[in-house]
Amino acid sequence: MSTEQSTFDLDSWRTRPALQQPQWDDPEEVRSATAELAGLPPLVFAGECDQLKERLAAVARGEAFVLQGGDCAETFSGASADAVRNKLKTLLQMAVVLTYAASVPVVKIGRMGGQFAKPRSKPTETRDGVALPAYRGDAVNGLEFTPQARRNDPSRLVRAYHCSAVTLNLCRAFTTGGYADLRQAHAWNQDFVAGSPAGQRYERLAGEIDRALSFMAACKIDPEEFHGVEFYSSHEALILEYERALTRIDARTGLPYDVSAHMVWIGERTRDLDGAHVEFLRQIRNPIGVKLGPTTSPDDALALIDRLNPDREPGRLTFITRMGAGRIRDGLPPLVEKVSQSGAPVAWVCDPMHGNTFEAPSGHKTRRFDDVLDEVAGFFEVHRALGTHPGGIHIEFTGDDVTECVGGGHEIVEDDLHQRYETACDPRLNRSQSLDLAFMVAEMYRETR
Ligand SMILES: O=C[C@H](O)[C@H](O)COP(=O)(O)O
Ligand SMILES: C=C(OP(=O)(O)O)C(=O)O
Repeated sequence: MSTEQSTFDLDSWRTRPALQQPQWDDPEEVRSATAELAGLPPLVFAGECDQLKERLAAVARGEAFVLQGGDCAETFSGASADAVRNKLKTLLQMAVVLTYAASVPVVKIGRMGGQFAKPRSKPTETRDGVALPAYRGDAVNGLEFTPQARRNDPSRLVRAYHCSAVTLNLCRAFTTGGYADLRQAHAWNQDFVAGSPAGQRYERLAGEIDRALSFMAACKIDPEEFHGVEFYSSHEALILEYERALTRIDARTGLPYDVSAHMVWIGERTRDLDGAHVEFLRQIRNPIGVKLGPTTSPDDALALIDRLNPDREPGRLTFITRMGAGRIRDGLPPLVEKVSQSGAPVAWVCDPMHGNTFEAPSGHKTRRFDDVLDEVAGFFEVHRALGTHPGGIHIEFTGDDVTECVGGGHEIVEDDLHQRYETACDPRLNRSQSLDLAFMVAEMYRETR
């Protein structure tokens, strides 16, 4: 173990430039909220983070595939049993499609149980000539366009912790208590099958899984093997006061883990090598991700590896690329080439959402399903050409029938966006679009192997 790993300073980030941090009115309120957080129990355990690291090491070796997704911005009101179950159900259905149709183990990671803070392009939002602070996620302020709601309120950090705990508790119950049992693959689809081509296609696949399970039962394979699934949580480690307050020293190893989630990532806007986010995440031992946008150079990627994974620990670092459909085929190859030449173990995951956002004439932020698909196709093409492993996808989706992204099986058009536009920030794939995507990704994966 290098000196860098065995010694740590969890407050060294405080002397570095920290972008995208909320301006709080009263430092005393921040101190009080973070002191309360520091005394609360961990949301995840260090051993679970290590287990995810092992799974991600398998992804980097080309032996597994990541499915990471959830809301763009979780909301406090969304920490309900129905909303969490619907999201999880969609994630499980996508994972089943990928596992069965692409014959690959799927590492399931929610953008759930902590995705309550958002980086923004502008510090303010203006409506009808009135400018207020931008909404930065429920952990910071409220979505409603009033001065009261938009005030940055540190007590929301504590509420974000409690909503994360509720969400994770539900996720643990659903994924280990029988709901995620593979023998329930039909049941997850029941409310969906009739009116949806994606649901019908899924139903046929679930029938094949039934036959495979019957075959395995006949071979005396214990059906309890399929009773539960491993599920991990993740979010962008944006508000450093929150992440710092939830970082604890693991009694087994004496090393720091950020126990707010199994995996945390650094966003495209905060990945500056000398910035506070890289400095803080360098110190913790969780598996971590970094978003890489179209301006990333191969040297930037190598420098991030040196800083964040100096010991080249397998599973430690995932690069989540978000180039945009028009840039992926040119932008990704130099990065993958240089990183693989360096020999560093990296899991490559494609975020086909964040490089493909545009504003519809109605003013809604949206994304075209075809662009999302095209970026994933480009990701697979690049990896196939270079002989490297396309390690997974990272998406924003919801389990509900929202109308936020255009295209897909139900052919949502720009004029439909107002019907069910419910996101607190960026547009998400709905359930049908998510399942369509899973089938298409499974086909692409099969062709790459
Ligand atoms: O989800 C990502 C970012 O927070 C989001 O794209 C920023 O959106 P904005 O450009 O509307 O601030
Ligand atoms: C802000 C996000 O993405 P990016 O950092 O890639 O823009 C996000 O994933 O919520």
